[in-house]
Amino acid sequence: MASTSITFCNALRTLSCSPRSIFNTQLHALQLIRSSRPIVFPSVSVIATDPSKFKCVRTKASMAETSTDNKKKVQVFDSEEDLAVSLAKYTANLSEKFCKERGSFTVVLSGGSLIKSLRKLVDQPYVDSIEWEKWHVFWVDERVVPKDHEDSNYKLAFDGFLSKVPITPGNVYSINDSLSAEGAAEDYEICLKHLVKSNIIDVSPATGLPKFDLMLLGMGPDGHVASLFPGHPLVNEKEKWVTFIKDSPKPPPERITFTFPVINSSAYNALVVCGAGKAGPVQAALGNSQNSDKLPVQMVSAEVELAWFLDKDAASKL
Ligand SMILES: O=C1O[C@H](COP(=O)(O)O)[C@@H](O)[C@H](O)[C@H]1O
Repeated sequence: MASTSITFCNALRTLSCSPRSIFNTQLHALQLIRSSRPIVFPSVSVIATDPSKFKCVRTKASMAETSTDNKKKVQVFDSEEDLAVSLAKYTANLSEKFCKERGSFTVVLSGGSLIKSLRKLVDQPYVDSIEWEKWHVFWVDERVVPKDHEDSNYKLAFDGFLSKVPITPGNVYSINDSLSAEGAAEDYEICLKHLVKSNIIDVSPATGLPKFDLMLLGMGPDGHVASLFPGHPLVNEKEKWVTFIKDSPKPPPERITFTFPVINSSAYNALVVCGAGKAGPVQAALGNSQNSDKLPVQMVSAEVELAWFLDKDAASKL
C-alpha cells in the first residue's frame, strides 16, 4: 500500500467513491424531561452521578435513551445497528456545522471496532451529502507497523471507510511508517504543529493546544482509550501532543498516541462503546463507582461536548 509524502506527513493513495444502497433514517427527539432523581428508562437505566445536573432527552423509544449534563451526553441504543445510524447522523451534522463555520472539518479516528460503527457514512444520504473534500482525517493512535499490515489502524480505516468516500488523499494524515516509534510520534506532532500554523486545525483558546472538531474514540475492555492504558505513566503526559509506547499491554507493543491534553482540547469527543465485555469500565465512568484509580476512559473530556454512544450491553451495568 503505497502512500505519497506531503509536507511532514504521509498522505493516502487515491481514494474512490462507491455509493451504496439508499439509506434514510431520522432520529426524532420526542420528549424533554428534567429529573432530580436517577434517570430510569423502561429497558435501560442511565444513572447520573449528579442527577440534578442532568436533563434527559427521550428519543424514539425503540432506538435510544439519552441523558445529558452541560458537556456530557449519554445515549444508549437497543442495538449496534441503531447506534451506527445515530453516529452517522451526529458526524454528518458536525461536518455540516464546521464546514460552514470554518471551511473544513478536522476528524480524528481510532482503530478497533469504531470503524465498523462508521459504516452508515458510506451509504446514502451521507456519501453524497457530506462535503468530503473539506475533511481532514487524523488518527488518535496508530500501531507502528507498515500501512498494509493487518494491525494498522490506517489500513482498517482505509479498507472499511476512507476508500469508500471521496476524501482528498492529501487530507488524510497517516503516520510515517518508515520511522521508529519515537520518530513517528515526533513526526506526527510536527505535522500537527504545521497544520495548526496554517489554520487547518483550530487552536483551543483555553489550552493553546490543537482543537480538533471531532474525535471518534473507541474504548478497550480494560478502559483504555487511544493507546493510553490503565496504570501506564503515559496517561499523565502533559507536555507532548503525541507520544509513543513500546510496551503496550495489547499487541502490537509499539504505538504512537495523542496525549490527554490534546484529546481533551477537542471540540467534540464521541466515545463509541459496544458489548457486555465493556460494561465494567462504562460503569466506572458513568455509574456510581467508588474507584480511586481512574481508568483512562474516565479522564476523557471535551471543550464543547463529550457524547457517549453505547449499546445496551455496554450500558448493562448502569
Ligand atoms: O488498540 C486499540 O484499541 C482501542 C479499542 O478497540 P476496540 O476494538 O475494543 O474497540 C481502539 O480505540 C484503539 O484505537 C486501538 O488502537
